[in-house]
Amino acid sequence: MNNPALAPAPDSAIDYDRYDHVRPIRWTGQALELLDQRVLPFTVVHEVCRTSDEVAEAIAALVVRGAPAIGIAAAWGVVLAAAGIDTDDPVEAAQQLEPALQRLNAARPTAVNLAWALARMRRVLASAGADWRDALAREAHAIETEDLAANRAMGRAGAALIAPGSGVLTHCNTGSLATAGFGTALGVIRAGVAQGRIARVFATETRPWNQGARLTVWELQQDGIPATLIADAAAAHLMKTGQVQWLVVGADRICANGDTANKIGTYQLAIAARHHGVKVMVVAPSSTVDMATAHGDAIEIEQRDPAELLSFRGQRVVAPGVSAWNPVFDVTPHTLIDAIVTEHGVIERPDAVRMQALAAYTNRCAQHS
Ligand SMILES: CSC[C@H]1O[C@H](OP(=O)(O)O)[C@H](O)[C@@H]1O
Repeated sequence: MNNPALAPAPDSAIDYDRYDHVRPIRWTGQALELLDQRVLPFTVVHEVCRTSDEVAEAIAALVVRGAPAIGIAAAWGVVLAAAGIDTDDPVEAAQQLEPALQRLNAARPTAVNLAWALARMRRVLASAGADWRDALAREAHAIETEDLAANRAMGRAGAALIAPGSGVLTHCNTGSLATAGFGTALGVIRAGVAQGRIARVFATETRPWNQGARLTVWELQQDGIPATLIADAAAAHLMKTGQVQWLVVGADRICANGDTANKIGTYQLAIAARHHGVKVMVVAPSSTVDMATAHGDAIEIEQRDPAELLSFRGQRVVAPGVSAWNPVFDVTPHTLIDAIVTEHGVIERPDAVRMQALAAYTNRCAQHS
């Protein structure tokens, strides 16, 4: 770079705390308060969960949503379930808790973070003593704080891939509302804007649930980051105009070969991006990597109520008798992804070999943490 004025600002330019204006999950010590994302941005109200089943229902209803956020909520749901168990024996407690964990796990099928968080809680129970309740609460807190740290690390790592003066397009919501804070793909955008690398931000509306139109541009507005909303159908045309150089998205499950499940529409965005020379960046913590799933065809894609497509804010907008198909995720093959950014590093041109190397490094980091 020959013009220092164009040099991006250092990491110190990222004031992470300024992005903490939105927190979707709040543990009070006796209950879990969830910001109800079904009614944002016009209504800010919390749903108070006092049982694990209430947390499972809130995850299924998208009161709380976003792969990392539902894992964190489920972990606190286990803590709520523990309050109702009357034994000091962690083995007995694990047996009594298992039905509640299975109901939490069944809340949504695609994001691996849910099963990953519950597996961590089970491992704690398997090694805990009489203080197993406190051990579960410490683990839920650790899952939440580790996610925030991961997002801040990914923000820096992903932003470093973006040349100053770039435009980016993002899909769905991957911000503080989908995580423990700062966001995954939106964290890269926040860091990239703070460092002067990103000059233009575009967000898709993300039909049918409108995570982009209702959540992402609302988060960015509170950051003071100008963002331009586009119709999902306008994305390829936007790429053709040359205004964006990166498509930056989150993930719900990254397979052993790098195939990635994410919000419906990501796959066609990646196809259009490749056609127009726009690079594709997937940003997700290691809790989203699922090395037990070999490839994207093996991922269960959540099908949601067609009413989410046939109605808008409870008002039917389609003629009676018309049916709808409402898959809410799709799979982008690793061959269409230019970079996967995790808190443990960046994989360019992901494939099974590179994912295996990432998994090995992630495991070494876990052993030394
Ligand atoms: C931080 S990644 C969040 C991820 O989850 C979203 O799905 P949903 O809103 O249905 O939970 C979307 O796939 C995002 O990329």
